Amino acid sequence: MQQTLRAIRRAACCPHTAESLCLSTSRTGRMLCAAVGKPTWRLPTTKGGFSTVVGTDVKPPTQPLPDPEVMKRVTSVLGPLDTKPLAPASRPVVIVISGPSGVGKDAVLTRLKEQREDLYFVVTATSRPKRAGEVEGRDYFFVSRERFEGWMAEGMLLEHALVYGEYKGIPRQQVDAALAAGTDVVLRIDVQGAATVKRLMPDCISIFVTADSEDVLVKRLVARKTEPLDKLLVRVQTARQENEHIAAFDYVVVNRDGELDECVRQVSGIIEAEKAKVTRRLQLRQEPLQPQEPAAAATATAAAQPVVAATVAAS
Ligand SMILES: Nc1ncnc2c1ncn2[C@@H]1O[C@H](COP(=O)(O)OP(=O)(O)OP(=O)(O)O)[C@@H](O)[C@H]1O
Ligand SMILES: Nc1nc2c(ncn2[C@@H]2O[C@H](COP(=O)(O)O)[C@@H](O)[C@H]2O)c(=O)[nH]1
Repeated sequence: MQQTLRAIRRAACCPHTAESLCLSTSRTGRMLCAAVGKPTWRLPTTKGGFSTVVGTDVKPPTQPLPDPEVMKRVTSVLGPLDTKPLAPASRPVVIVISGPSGVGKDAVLTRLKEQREDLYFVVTATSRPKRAGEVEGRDYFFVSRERFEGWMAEGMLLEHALVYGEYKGIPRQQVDAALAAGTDVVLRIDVQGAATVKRLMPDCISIFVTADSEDVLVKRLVARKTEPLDKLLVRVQTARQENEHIAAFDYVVVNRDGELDECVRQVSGIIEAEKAKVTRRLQLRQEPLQPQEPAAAATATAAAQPVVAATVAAS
């Protein structure tokens, strides 16, 4: 204990003056430096040196520093210590965010983007006309039906579907490039698309976002004012069917009214917990990350999901 305290004091010695000139030195290394008259922190850097920070709002070092003498004795017995990570790294994961129209998928992902720069958010393509305020390359890649059909034929889409009468699809290249770079990928797609991606990538993490109730969901859609009444009704009818598919998802998260941040926190937590799974870390599960042939993706969408037929027919 005495040795540890001595080590802390040594590590915390004032960078501006001799230690004796400091007005006070706390156990955490906080000092009122006589030279600058302000609380001063001497923080260890990752390179093994120290940096000096002066100010009141600086966080104190949370851990006591190792006594260099003891470290020297340890390495003299054990030899150089291994700096390799002890835990095996997780493979990059694909996260599917789905749920009925108007539930808040975009709102959740916009907030998540601000918080999680480590994730890659795929920008999907659509033949739907741009809404006011939407930005090309941020909200979607807006393309003509002909161009979209060309991409379908060339196998450039990992998954595609007709959603409310318009094409929507995931550009394969974005997903491949992010995974190859070791980055986790987030897809925001409808329920039929989620089923297709789950079939192609069984290892993906699928999250169904829902609202407090149908009443709340519809009020959100109406307040958004993006669809005329007939199209809005189609979305609500489709939402009723989509809700039947919750069991096909790995997780369900309620985006409660006025509690967007809590929903984002839960989604982020699910991603973290999944990435910490030992099975993912040790790569015990060998399901393919790379999807199957593009033609299979489209066929499966139509065959496996009754919702598809309803969505297309209704539009
Ligand atoms: N927790 C919340 N509380 C209140 N309003 C919310 C909440 N989350 C989202 N909203 C609002 O609900 C509306 C619908 O949200 P959003 O457009 O993100 O839904 P979506 O699921 O992406 O819809 P779509 O599938 O049609 O693209 C928006 O006006 C949004 O601001
Ligand atoms: N199956 C897919 N669904 C997608 C894709 N990109 C977006 N979407 C979903 O479409 C609906 C409607 O979106 P809106 O922008 O017209 O309101 C929404 O649920 C999206 O998640 C996709 O590539 N594939």
